[in-house]
Amino acid sequence: MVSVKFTVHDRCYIREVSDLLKQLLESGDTESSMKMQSIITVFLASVVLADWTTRQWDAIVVGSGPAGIIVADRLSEVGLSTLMLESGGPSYWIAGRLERPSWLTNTNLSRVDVPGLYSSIFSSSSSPLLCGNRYNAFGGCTIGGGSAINAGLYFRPPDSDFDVTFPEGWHADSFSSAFHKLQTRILGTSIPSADGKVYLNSTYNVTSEFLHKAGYVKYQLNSEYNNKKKAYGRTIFDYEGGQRGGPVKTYLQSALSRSNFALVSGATVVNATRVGPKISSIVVSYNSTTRTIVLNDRGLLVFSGGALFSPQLLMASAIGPETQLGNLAGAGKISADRMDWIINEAVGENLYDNPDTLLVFESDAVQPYTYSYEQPIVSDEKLYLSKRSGPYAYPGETMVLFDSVVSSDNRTVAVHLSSAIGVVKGQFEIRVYGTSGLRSRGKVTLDSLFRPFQAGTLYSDPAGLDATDVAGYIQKLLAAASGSGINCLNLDSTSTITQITEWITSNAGQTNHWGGSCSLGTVVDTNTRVIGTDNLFVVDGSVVPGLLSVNPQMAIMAVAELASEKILQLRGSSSMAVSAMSTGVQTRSIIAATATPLGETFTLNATSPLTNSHSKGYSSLSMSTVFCIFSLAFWVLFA
Ligand SMILES: Cc1cc2nc3c(=O)[nH]c(=O)nc-3n(C[C@H](O)[C@H](O)[C@H](O)COP(=O)(O)OP(=O)(O)OC[C@H]3O[C@@H](n4cnc5c(N)ncnc54)[C@H](O)[C@@H]3O)c2cc1C
Repeated sequence: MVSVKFTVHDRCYIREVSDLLKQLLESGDTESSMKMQSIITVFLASVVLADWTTRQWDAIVVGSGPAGIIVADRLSEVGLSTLMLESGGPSYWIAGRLERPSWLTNTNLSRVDVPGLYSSIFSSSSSPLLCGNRYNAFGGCTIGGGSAINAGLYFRPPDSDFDVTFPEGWHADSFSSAFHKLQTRILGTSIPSADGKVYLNSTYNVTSEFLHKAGYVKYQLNSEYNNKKKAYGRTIFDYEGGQRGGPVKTYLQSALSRSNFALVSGATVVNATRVGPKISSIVVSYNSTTRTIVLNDRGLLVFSGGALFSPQLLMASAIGPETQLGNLAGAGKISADRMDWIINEAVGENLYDNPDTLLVFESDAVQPYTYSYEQPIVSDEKLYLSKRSGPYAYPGETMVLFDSVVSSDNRTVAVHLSSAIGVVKGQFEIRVYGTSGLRSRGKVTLDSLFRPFQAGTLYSDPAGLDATDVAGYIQKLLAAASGSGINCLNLDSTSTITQITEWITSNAGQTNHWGGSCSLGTVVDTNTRVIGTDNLFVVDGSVVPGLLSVNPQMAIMAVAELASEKILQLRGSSSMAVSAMSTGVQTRSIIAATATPLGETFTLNATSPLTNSHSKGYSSLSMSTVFCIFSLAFWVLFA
């Protein structure tokens, strides 16, 4: 056995080699030794490329959002050879993104890592971090999915969210282990600044004062998560050490430390290929070519593309509403014989989002703050660079409030408010979302280019009660604020419920908290397996059947933990076909180029013969390949 050791500064993911090389060579702040190391890693990754398309996998996970990452980590943890495919590119520095403003030169930070640069991510609609025109909504299409571009708000839902809308086996008592595992990996913090101090506190002070007077109670919102009546508190983020945290920084790193796991970015899955109920392979678009990636006989496929893409993936795999499948077949987009279609009208239905209303208030006590991408205030820049502390450890959110109203049909309709740090002197904003209990639903269909198209989600319940309920709450909020001398600038505090209803309906915004479109019970069974299939699962926001009382990512991560347990249990039982997968099928070589922890030693083992044990991974590399890598690396660096 030959061992070649490198110490790599930067983690590198399998991706288009030319892209990374170009970025590396263009980045002025990159030390040449680091360039060298990174280039070597890129070449190693390119060797892996030859492999991921030709081997047979135990598990393929489509989409590296928070749900996909957690499932992939849990499947690879038990030794399954696991391939995760992500259509987007790098996000965090640790995930290979080099783009950042010049003041971050010589740090291990990309723009994604710095909470204070959160809003800058959206300043350009063409940002490659976002999904762009791949659907008619807003989201993250990058390593980490939405969790790499969102504000990081991280709240545990009340038990009632699971008890009311989830099916048997998914009620709150089933989630205790899932939340425990999740909060062991991603704890969350209400004081993101690494020095433990609170910054930009004036909006919090102003809002908490009037809420307190109006009878609201302050809670630690994640430990006292069942208190959702007249409750407020500091915003909790999934950040760590003053930087963006979440699944990419935790679960993905443990997955990457395993030689049986690989992540390929820039790879868009087109559809799954089925023989009857069994998925045998997937079709992937990568680097302008189409490839077929094969599952082994006992392999499983998980769609984690998010609530808008997962229905599209199902439809493209001949599973969904008959009309949609007919349209796809007419355009030659699905090859499956009509006999093999799995008609399920529920695919894409039940889609929801939280309708958003923006209220602007005035108060002289609020100190505005403006984040700058290129030129932060010098003292704030220094504080962040030296201690990961200060305003740049915050994304701009400061306080949240949870409450509910009883609807005229006796439903409890919850609302969620969050206040942001003011940007204009004497003004601050409060966003009001309708949450659990709302009945408005839209759906995902496919547009003329077969992209997912969402419509009809906000305030669409036929009886019109959702808007009236939220309007009733807003009316009380405005009265409480004006009782404390705080005026709303964009909605008169003496407005009637009818006026407020009209106003919030015409000004309703999306929060992009999409869910419900492949719900548990209608599209997937209680093991998250797609109804009518043997080995296809959906695990992401789309399986959550009803609106949550809080921002969704923490619940989606807990759902992914619980779904992983159920998938593995199912796989261990006789319910999934048994084959020769782990029993002597020779694995091809693959290099753990994706498995190098930051700053740690990266070992390439050249072994012969190839290992055939999935749990031990794939660690083979020929001497000629090593020689080739060195030659190429030297050529690129010094030619
Ligand atoms: C601007 C914004 C701010 C938000 N703020 C918060 C917040 O503060 N707190 C909170 O709790 N929630 C927030 N959310 C919502 C939260 O981010 C999402 O609910 C969450 O990310 C959904 O996770 P998911 O795993 O279901 O899917 P996603 O995060 O959408 O991930 C799906 C991934 O799959 C990939 N993919 C899709 N199709 C394919 C394919 N065919 N092939 C390969 N890859 C594919 C996508 O590129 C994407 O990376 C916010 C969302 C947005 C857009």
